[in-house]
Amino acid sequence: MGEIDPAFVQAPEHRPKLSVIEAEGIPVIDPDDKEITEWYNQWPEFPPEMRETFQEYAYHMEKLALKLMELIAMSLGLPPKQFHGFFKDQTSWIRLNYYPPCPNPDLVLGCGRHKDSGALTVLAQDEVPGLEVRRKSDGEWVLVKPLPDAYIINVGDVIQVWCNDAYESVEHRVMLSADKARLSYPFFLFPAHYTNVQPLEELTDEQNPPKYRPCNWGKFLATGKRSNFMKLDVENIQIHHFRINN
Ligand SMILES: O=C(O)CCC(=O)C(=O)O
Ligand SMILES: [Fe+2]
Repeated sequence: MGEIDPAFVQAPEHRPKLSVIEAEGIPVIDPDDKEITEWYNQWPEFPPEMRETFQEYAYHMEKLALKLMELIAMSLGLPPKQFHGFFKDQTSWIRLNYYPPCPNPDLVLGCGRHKDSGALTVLAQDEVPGLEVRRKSDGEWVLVKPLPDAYIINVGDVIQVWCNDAYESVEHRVMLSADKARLSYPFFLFPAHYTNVQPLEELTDEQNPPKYRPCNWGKFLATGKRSNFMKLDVENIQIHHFRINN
């Protein structure tokens, strides 16, 4: 096992440095609000081996995700390591999702419809079905059947912006089961907080001008954190806030 990525420990130098978001339609954040600017990594005391296990898992996820980014770069006609610089001080993370059985699974969702905001997601799911993706052609929700020993890879909003819509992030949601609990472990590959996410020069020109304004990833993260996790009355910052209407 290699060195643990400091992004998972959120040392002070890796915490987002914030300033006020001013563009129209984007929620304004207070740069002095410590609840937004200071992030803590709360490892539970039990089970005691959890931290080490997940740090090792994260190390391997990171390697896999960067390899996938190489393949994506090549598919766009770019050098394989084109994206690597963005992840030097990455803010990637893992979520552990537990969906308990629900007596009325038609009335609730395990996870509401959304797109993953980062570059890409490497998702491990157990054998209980639940994940659905929205097919673009007809808007139908399609079950992603669990396959043993297989990961699901979601393209996120950041790739969509970098490649100026050549790839699009996928909308998805999670249904509950009436009698079975379900577990999933997504690894979210996120760039460094100081990254200005914007369409790559190499992929834009006069015929294909940039469709997005630059978005500072640290600010994006901070507002997302405030609206998602703290349930405050703040509109969630979305990639469409940065779309240029040309
Ligand atoms: O549980 C799943 O299969 C997906 C979860 C998910 O979409 C997420 O955590 O962002
Ligand atoms: Fe997701």
